[in-house]
Amino acid sequence: GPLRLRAEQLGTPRNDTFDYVVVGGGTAGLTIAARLAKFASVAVIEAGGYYQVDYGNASVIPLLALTGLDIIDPTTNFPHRPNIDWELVTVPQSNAANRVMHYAQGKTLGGSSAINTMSYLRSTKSAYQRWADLVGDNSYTFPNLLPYFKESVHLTPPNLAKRNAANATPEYDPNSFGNGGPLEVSWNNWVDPTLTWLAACLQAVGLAINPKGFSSGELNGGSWLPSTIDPTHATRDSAQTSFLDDALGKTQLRVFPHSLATRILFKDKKAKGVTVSTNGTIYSLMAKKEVIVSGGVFHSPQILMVSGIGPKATLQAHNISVVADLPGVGKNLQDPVSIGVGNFVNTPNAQSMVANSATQPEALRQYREDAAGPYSSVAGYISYERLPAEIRSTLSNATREALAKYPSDWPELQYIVGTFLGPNGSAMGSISATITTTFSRGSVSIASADIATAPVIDPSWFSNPADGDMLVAGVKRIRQAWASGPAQSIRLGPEARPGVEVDTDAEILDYIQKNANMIWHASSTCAMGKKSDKMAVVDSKARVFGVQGLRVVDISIFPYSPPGHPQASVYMIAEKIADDIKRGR
Ligand SMILES: Cc1cc2nc3c(=O)[nH]c(=O)nc-3n(C[C@H](O)[C@H](O)[C@H](O)COP(=O)(O)OP(=O)(O)OC[C@H]3O[C@@H](n4cnc5c(N)ncnc54)[C@H](O)[C@@H]3O)c2cc1C
Repeated sequence: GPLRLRAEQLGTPRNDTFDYVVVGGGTAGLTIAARLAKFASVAVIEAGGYYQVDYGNASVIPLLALTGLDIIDPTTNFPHRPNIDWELVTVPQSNAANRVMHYAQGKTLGGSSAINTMSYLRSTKSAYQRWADLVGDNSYTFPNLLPYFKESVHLTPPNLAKRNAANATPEYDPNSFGNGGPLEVSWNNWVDPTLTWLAACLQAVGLAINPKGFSSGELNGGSWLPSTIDPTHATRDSAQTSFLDDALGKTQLRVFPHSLATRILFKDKKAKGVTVSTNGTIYSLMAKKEVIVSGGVFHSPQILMVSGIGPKATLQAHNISVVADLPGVGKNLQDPVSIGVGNFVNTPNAQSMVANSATQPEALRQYREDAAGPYSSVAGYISYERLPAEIRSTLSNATREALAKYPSDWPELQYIVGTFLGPNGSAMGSISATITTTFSRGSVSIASADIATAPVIDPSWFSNPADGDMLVAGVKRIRQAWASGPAQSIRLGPEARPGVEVDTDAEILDYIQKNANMIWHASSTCAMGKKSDKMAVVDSKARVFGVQGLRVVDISIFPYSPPGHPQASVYMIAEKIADDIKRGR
């Protein structure tokens, strides 16, 4: 990207008026801002700056984005980098060994698309049908959403010569992607050898490659995933390098970086603008048409609450005048949790190759000259399945009954393969299980009426026992994969994590509670729903109930956490609501 805003596109910190004011220049915010700027005047307010400047190679080079992003450390020992990360922490998780978790969220132009793992995949036909049913709007079925998914994407087929990995040839339906949008979606030009073995382990226990890939409305079997990656340079593509760059020079979009939106201004229950703070200068950006909040899963509900929209009791406790009493603001938080089973392996991995002084120079040359080699490596392979009968039979009746409410093509567990550098240069392979249906419900609230005070985040992990039950089943299933034929070729020694001593269901659950992590897919804190649903915050056009001129457009409005990974759906929802606005809906 240009790494600078042209003077006329950099907003001036002074009172001004636009058609639309977008709060948050993240994944959804930059997408909707760029789309609206094609036909209207638009300002976007973003707390951060350019991640390429503030975080350097770690956020740009694919391998480093997997391993060098120290800010994704989920423990409270995370490194403090306030220029790029919001440094949010959860309240102690009482069903997860009382752990306090650091929950990384991008504070930069591009938001979390600038620090994510870049996997691009969608959810299932039945998941979007459920979304349509919950919100009472058929425009949310997969066939009706597909044009919006396609609109954002520019697909480049894999470069098989550079990948040079017959065991990792991506299979996909090219018709499902799209090719006219600004967001680059492609495959990495190098495949980590350990990952091909781990994929073979999952295939050996019945999870065959899905020939359509995971963007066609199906999530079952395995897939070599595409990523949001620029295939020419093998660098991250984010909402900033795609949508923002595309809008610069072509539209009148005004960007206010390093600026905190402090409050939405209302007159007679109509959103009129936003107060902003830039380096101590306080001013107002007024919206002739609408204010659009795209602050992400934790900050969108916070911005609504400090502006007077939320549960009445919470607002009153902080002396905030109530504009609309919406009890669902900050509720319904859904955070899929994950647990890994790891072993030492004898196969090389990307990290061992770049950490080794003998192989590092050639890795660097390949990356610089060919956009290939270990540095271009990204997350590779994921599988989904409905649990096989012998594992399903170990679930509690309550969990089985809860699962039975979901459609027959609903994936029940996700398995991600990964590889890490172990002690003394050793290589560790990991297969993790993630719940695809989050039964626990958490919340986001405020500790103060001041936006600068961090929100109070409680994902309430494992408050519904079904989530722990599912992960115990996942560990058992992964152990089957680690016992498969391909695994025997690469495994070294007894199981490294959790370790063979963790054996009974109770022991596995205890290990999970002490070690499970987020995969940073939290959603649904300003949930979309029908007007009759008291906990719904926005309608199916993302308009906030009880007020005019205000929408929320980001992952917080997902009615629930759909199986799959969310960024494709975040770009999609921003495209869809931009189209609604353009058509006067
Ligand atoms: C570490 C990590 C790995 C992930 N991996 C993947 C993956 O591989 N695949 C996938 O599909 N998804 C992945 N995700 C999830 C995905 O990236 C997010 O769900 C998605 O980017 C959320 O988009 P959003 O627009 O809702 O929020 P964000 O992109 O986070 O944008 C919110 C923006 O609002 C700004 N903001 C907030 N409050 C204010 C304020 N008061 N004033 C001004 N600005 C404000 C923030 O700085 C930020 O830029 C990952 C996420 C993380 C964090």
